[in-house]
Order: sequence, then structure tokens, then C-alpha cells
Amino acid sequence: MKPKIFIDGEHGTTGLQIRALLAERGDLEIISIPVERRKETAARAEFLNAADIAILCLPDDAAKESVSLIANETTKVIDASTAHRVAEGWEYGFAELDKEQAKKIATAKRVANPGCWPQGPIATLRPLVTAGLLPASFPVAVNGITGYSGGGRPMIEDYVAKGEDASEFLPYGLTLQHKHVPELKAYAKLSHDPIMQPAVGNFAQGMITVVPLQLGGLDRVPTGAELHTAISDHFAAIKGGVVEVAPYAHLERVPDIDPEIYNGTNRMKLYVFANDSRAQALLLAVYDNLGKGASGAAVQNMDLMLGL
Ligand SMILES: NC(=O)C1=CN([C@@H]2O[C@H](COP(=O)(O)OP(=O)(O)OC[C@H]3O[C@@H](n4cnc5c(N)ncnc54)[C@H](OP(=O)(O)O)[C@@H]3O)[C@@H](O)[C@H]2O)C=CC1
Ligand SMILES: CC(=O)N[C@@H](CCC(=O)OP(=O)(O)O)C(=O)O
Repeated sequence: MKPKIFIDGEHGTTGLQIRALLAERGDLEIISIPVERRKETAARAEFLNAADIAILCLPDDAAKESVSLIANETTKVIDASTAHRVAEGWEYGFAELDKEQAKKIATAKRVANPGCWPQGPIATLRPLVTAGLLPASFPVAVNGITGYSGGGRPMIEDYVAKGEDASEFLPYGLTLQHKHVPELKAYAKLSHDPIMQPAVGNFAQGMITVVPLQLGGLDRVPTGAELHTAISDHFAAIKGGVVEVAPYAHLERVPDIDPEIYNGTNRMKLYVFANDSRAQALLLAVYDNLGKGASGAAVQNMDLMLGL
């Protein structure tokens, strides 16, 4: 029997992308709620309980409600929302987090898909903290740019309506309360809340995250080559992951560092740049907010949970 997959929130941005990614999958049975019934609690409960895996592509409160509607021991859940990313009993759905994470996802009943913003910074910072090159107390600040699909249907509609009149670069997170701070702190193994200072660009999807590092205050200042080696070693030890580390290079500009370059894929590429004489470095990540940042990661996790 084919595993039954239910996408709760199938008609939203993330849900539609997952649906498209699964369209050609003959090995799965997609069970679909009629669009007009998508917010009916009883109908959702029926589909959630009939599914082998339910993928929640909903606002946080609706995602929590979906979990509460599951009344059996068999339905596994992948939640794309922010609701459960640091919650007890949930595995974090970033398969390349460390050598064990893909196995943990494979056997989990509840998996929280990562947020789009924290994944790049976690991918670079966690290996450095693990290797002892950065202390857990390092003051981290993240900036970057994402396409407007990161804001879901309301932001997409707003940008499409404004067209060329929409802002080309709109910084946000200005109250310093960005919702991704808890998961970034937890999974990058930081002891202090990092600053998240994102921006939206006038393009639909794709993103770049940047973590500038002022290394001068550390007892032992790591070189750029050491930072790069620690990150490369981390990902070299992970089999079958989708994260690539660019060779260490001193370049003023890199054309591939384009937010849209991995659109439609599940790839993530990491870069380390440094000026050792100034004790400064930059950690960059390029990926698709709707790929590795959301739908692609959800499908990767689903395959792990199905043993595929
Ligand atoms: N967009 C992105 O880049 C990313 C999004 N996410 C997360 O994924 C989740 C979905 O986001 P996204 O797809 O962007 O959002 P959208 O707004 O595009 O889609 C949400 C969908 O959920 C439906 N919905 C809302 N409330 C309920 C409810 N009570 N019951 C059933 N369906 C409901 C909406 O219907 P309607 O439109 O009719 O209200 C809509 O179809 C969010 O938690 C978001 O934070 C995660 C990573 C990246
Ligand atoms: C442009 C924009 O608003 N992006 C969203 C994040 C999108 C994302 O990663 O989603 P979740 O964490 O909700 O799953 C934000 O920064 O809050």
C-alpha cells in the first residue's frame, strides 16, 4: 500500500509548492481536502487521521490545532510552521544539522521543519561552535535578503499588486523580535539571543543570509581557513545531504551569490570569506526560501520518515 500524504494548507504558498514537488510521485497517495472545506475542523480531522504523514503548511495556531486533532498513534507530522521548532518531543527537520539528525528525523513521529532564515546561519555557525572556534557566547547578528514569497500569500499579493512600485529592499525585524531567534539560538548552540535583521527584495523567491564575524575580541582568533575547514569537515561527514561548501577564496565579488540562483531546487551553498589581518570574517548561505527553506526540506524529511 502506498503511504498516504495529507498536506494541511495545501492551497497556500508552501502547500502548493509541496504539492507540485509530489505531483509526479507514483509511490505516494496524496489525499486532498476539497478547497471549500479546508478550514472545517471535522474535515481536517478526518484527513489528518487518515494520513500516514501529515504535512502542516498553516499559520502557527492552525498547526497546533491540527496536531491536537490527531487521535491515533500512527499519523506522523511534519510541521512547516514556527509552532514546534523548539518544542519538546519534536525533532528539528534540518537533516544536515549533524551526523545523527537524518536518522533522528527518519524515526521521529513529529518533525518541525526549520524556518527559512535560520537554516543558513545554523549551517555555518553550529560547526564553528562545535569545533570550539567560536564560543557559545559569541555575539551573532544575521542580515540578508529574501524574496517576498517568504511572507506567504498576503505578502505575495501585496508585492504583485505594487509591481515595480514595491520596495526593492525593505529591511524589517526592526523591533528585534524576529520569530526565528529561538531556533537559531538553540540549534546554532548559542548562549545569547542572536540579532535577526532580515530584508525583503522585490523578487518572488530565493534568499541570502549573511553573518558578519568580528573575531578580534576572542582569546584565540581563528583564521578564515580554519573557519572554512571546520564547516567543510562538518558537511563532508554528512552523507547524502544537500548542502555544499564553496572552496575558500579571497574574491571581491562572486556572481553565484545571487538569491535566486537555487530557485526550484533543494540546494544550499555556503561561503566563508575572511580578512585575517583585520580578524574579520563573513559566513554566507544561498538557497531558495521555498526550497531548502520550506517545501524542499519538507519533502526531504518526508522521504527520510518513509525510509526512502
Ligand atoms: N513562505 C515561506 O517562505 C515559508 C513559510 N513557512 C511557514 O509555512 C506555513 C505556511 O506559510 P505559507 O505557505 O507561506 O502561508 P500562506 O498564507 O501562503 O498559506 C497558508 C494556508 O493555510 C490556510 N489556512 C489558514 N488558516 C487555516 C486554518 N485554520 N485551517 C486550515 N487552513 C488554514 C490558508 O488559507 P487562506 O489563504 O484561505 O486563509 C492558506 O491556504 C507558515 O507557518 C509559515 O510560517 C515556513 C518556511 C518558509
Ligand atoms: C519575508 C518574510 O516575512 N519572511 C518570514 C519568514 C518566512 C519563514 O521562514 O517562515 P516561517 O518561519 O514562518 O516558517 C519572516 O521573516 O517572518
